[in-house]
Amino acid sequence: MTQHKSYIVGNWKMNGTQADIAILKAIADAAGSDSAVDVGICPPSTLIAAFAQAAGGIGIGAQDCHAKASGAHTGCLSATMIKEAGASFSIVGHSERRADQGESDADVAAKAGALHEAGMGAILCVGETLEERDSGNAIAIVTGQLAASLPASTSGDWLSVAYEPVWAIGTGRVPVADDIAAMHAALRATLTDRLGAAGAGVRILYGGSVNPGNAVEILAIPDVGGALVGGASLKAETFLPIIQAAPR
Ligand SMILES: O=C(CO)COP(=O)(O)O
Repeated sequence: MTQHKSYIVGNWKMNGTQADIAILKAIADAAGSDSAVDVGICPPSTLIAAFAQAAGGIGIGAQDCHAKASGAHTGCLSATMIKEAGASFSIVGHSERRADQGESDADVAAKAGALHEAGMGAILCVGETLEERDSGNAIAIVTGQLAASLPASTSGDWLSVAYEPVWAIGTGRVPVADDIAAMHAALRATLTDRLGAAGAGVRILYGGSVNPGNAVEILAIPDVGGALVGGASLKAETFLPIIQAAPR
């Protein structure tokens, strides 16, 4: 496996107003010049431009983009639009969008392809529900989801994957380390199967209830290349210790 810098990304979801630029600045002041870790924040789209201005060394990303370049899609934003606003990457396929907006694996693959086309990065999210975990088939389900959500592409440098068990998001529950390791190993095998050597360089992040108290343990699990952090990324006091917990 190609060794990469850790990648710690905050997903602010539907949180944040202009007043919260102070939080970004506090994070950028403390961690923006940390050359050992890549740090990103995905604010709501309304804040991408302002955050990009104040980002320091922090990468600013979007939380979603449309698969098409333009057209009659009320309320949507294309990859080139979020890029123009200042985003260098976007999350795609978050379980909240798969559930709330009914996004399919094919939709997610098209969105990831649009980001690649626009010269941007993508963090492609996959993960099982509690029912799927309890069925004993989580690995087959999640690797299948990844295989179906990957766009046709031969390079991997623009892509990251986030394994986010749906039942671990916002619940304070986290899989045991062995289960995270087993899932990441299976996702790695899917990536190398599909992308060849490039698949070895794709960072696989873990997401779901990462906090300052569990970050050291989670980030030390084999082939966990970083974290996608929700609630704990909303405040510098809780996000900075997670960045500091990244292996270096
Ligand atoms: O969904 C997540 C990040 O995308 C995880 O959210 P929490 O860290 O709040 O559990």
